[in-house]
Amino acid sequence: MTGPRLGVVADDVTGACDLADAVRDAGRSAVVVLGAPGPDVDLPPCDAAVVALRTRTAPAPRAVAESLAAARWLLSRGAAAIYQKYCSTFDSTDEGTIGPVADALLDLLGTGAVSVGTPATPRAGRTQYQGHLFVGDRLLSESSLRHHPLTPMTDPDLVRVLGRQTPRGVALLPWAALRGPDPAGALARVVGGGARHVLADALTDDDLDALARLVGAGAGGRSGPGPGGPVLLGGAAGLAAALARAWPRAGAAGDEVRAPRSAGGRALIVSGSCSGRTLEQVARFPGPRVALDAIALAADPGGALDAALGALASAFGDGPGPVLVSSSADPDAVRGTQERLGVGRAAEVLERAAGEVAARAVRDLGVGRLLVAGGETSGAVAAALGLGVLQVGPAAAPGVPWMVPVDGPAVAVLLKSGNFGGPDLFTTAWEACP
Ligand SMILES: Nc1ncnc2c1ncn2[C@@H]1O[C@H](COP(=O)(O)OP(=O)(O)OP(=O)(O)O)[C@@H](O)[C@H]1O
Ligand SMILES: O=C(O)[C@@H](O)C(=O)CO
Repeated sequence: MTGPRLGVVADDVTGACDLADAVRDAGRSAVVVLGAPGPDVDLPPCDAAVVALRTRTAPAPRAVAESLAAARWLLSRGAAAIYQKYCSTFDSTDEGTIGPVADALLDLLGTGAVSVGTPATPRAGRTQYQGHLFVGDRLLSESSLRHHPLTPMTDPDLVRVLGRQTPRGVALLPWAALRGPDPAGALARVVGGGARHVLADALTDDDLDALARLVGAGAGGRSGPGPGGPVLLGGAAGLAAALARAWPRAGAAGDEVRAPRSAGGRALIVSGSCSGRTLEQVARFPGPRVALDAIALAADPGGALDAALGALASAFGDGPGPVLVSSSADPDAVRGTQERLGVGRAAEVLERAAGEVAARAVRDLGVGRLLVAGGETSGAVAAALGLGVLQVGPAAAPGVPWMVPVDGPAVAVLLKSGNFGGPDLFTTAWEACP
């Protein structure tokens, strides 16, 4: 059996699902493996294998160690190329982790390796021009990402941003060079000038297709024809989808993958995201809801959790749900809680509670369909459920697919990035559940 065409190291769980969905949307197959896999984890046949880590805001040494372990595992499973998945809004701090992880992966790939990538993902409204990242029609630094609680993005010039995270040369492949008569020559000149990391402009899927052709349409991994050595691919879902579009269909591993099926069961939403779009989705949800309160959970974890689960059981009554369990709150309320508990403690308490509620609802309340809002929250829930390998199923919205465990608990999960999905997602998502 041949390995996946693409082995992806993703820095968060919802980002991994987003990329897997983009690959599936391109007609190819993807699986998501939660956490750095041990040597005994089996990888089903697939075109793209995505390892979902929780490293976006981790200390750089831990992010590097886990990313290297994931990349080594992917290479040991025959991955033809390695792809570093980061956020389409380049969420990171000046200490890393995008730069340190990219440097470590370059060293793993071998002498002369360079990284080539872009966060541009037109379907999510992310474009890069002259090295500047746009969110819709705003510069990154003028978007709501400026106020992100953990990774505020105040500089839209990604060459500068990445330059602060690595001692190695960072350069731009400008749009005019990518779409000009000799993009390969332009890339070779950039690398010849000393760059080890190249960020490419892209405005449309056509631009991403051109970039995918340039970096070898997925053949650019350990042995690929880079502009001087192997290529580490990088970016968000956009470039991964372009690579997938370029793969020949004959013999695609997707043909061997069965469509995932959920086992049915009650529907539960667990929301820990406080992003603008999630707050709209929470506000628009018409069904019953149970609040998770960080202060109560911090004071009496067991009691507050039992109370929440009791309220959840009552909210279900004899019905199938969906019921919403949520700590989502507006920025003022979040700040108030953080001032009382500290940022880290508030997050820790709520993430642990989200995971416990989800796990006990699956175990004791017959929940079989679970929508989770928020990347960190999703990571906590996935860990509490003991999810291992997930197959990607139908999407409820771009970037938010239903996922079904290959082995493990009989629960279909939809792990949603904070800003993804339409305002009525909490009502409409169930129609797409396989
Ligand atoms: N009421 C609250 N007060 C303080 N912190 C909260 C509150 N509700 C949730 N949180 C914490 O805020 C964080 C939200 O991060 P999470 O990654 O889950 O959502 P997000 O940032 O919207 O998602 P994404 O990273 O996918 O965009 C979590 O750590 C969560 O526990
Ligand atoms: O790239 C994106 O925007 C998402 O996949 C993500 O990583 C959000 O956390």
